[in-house]
Amino acid sequence: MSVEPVLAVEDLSVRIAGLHILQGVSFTVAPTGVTVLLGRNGVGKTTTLRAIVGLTPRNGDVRGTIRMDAQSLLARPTHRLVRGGLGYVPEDRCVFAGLTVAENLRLAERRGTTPAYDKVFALFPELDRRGRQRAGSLSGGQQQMLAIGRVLLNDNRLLLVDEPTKGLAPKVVTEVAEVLERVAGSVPVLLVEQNLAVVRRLAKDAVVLSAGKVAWTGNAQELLLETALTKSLLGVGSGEEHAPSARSEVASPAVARKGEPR
Ligand SMILES: Nc1ncnc2c1ncn2[C@@H]1O[C@H](COP(=O)(O)OP(=O)(O)OP(=O)(O)O)[C@@H](O)[C@H]1O
Repeated sequence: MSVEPVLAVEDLSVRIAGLHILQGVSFTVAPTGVTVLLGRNGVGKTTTLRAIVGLTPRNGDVRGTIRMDAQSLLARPTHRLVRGGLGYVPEDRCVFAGLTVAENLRLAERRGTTPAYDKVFALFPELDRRGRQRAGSLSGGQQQMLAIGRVLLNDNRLLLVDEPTKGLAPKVVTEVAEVLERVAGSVPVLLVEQNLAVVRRLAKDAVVLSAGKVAWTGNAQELLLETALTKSLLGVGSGEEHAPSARSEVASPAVARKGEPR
């Protein structure tokens, strides 16, 4: 029996500022568990998530088909997509630094629904304890928890999570992975992640991008067992914890993330 995907992306093409960033990307996201979107630096992972959630810059041109539960998403404004159950945790977390934790959460409440504070505080007791603290003074890990908690206040059909462990200490990476594992028990997740230990722990399916095209799709655990394949697709062996773009002591210092000094 075939299982209907929660998300189907077909022939997605994104051009921004004269660059053809995505060139006919097609993949599906299963209705349960974590599907990971992998690839080297600059292949178009964030561009893919932003196209799905309607956040391609105004000077960009998006073509193709994106469907969630058979409903077309393209050309619908982001706030409608979010209201329709598409949760998005961006790469840079985007918490309001000058507002408190409680205010950040309040801003995420959707009108006409009951926000699930109990669920969020059960996952992140620290957010409850730090309600009056300014978000800008939280640690990176705490800000990531706030960014995820904000999205979980509402019901979601699908979560898009972009590099949640980026720049976090190993202990906090483990905490974030634990949270995502619990979250993925109830809502499917499309995850961009460079830390292969986290991918190994969480991901069921994998989609690998290379130069704006899909280079490989299949079972994530099988991919990680194929050291030569992961090396050719990601530039790193599956025995290594991080893809080379990840910022960590074990990562190659020669390859920097976007926006970081080389
Ligand atoms: N607004 C934009 N204007 C111009 N170029 C852009 C824009 N957004 C993305 N790009 C370019 O598109 C390419 C893909 O970027 P994207 O952020 O999607 O890659 P990524 O796979 O997420 O990379 P990373 O792993 O480094 O986060 C890059 O070359 C990037 O410079």
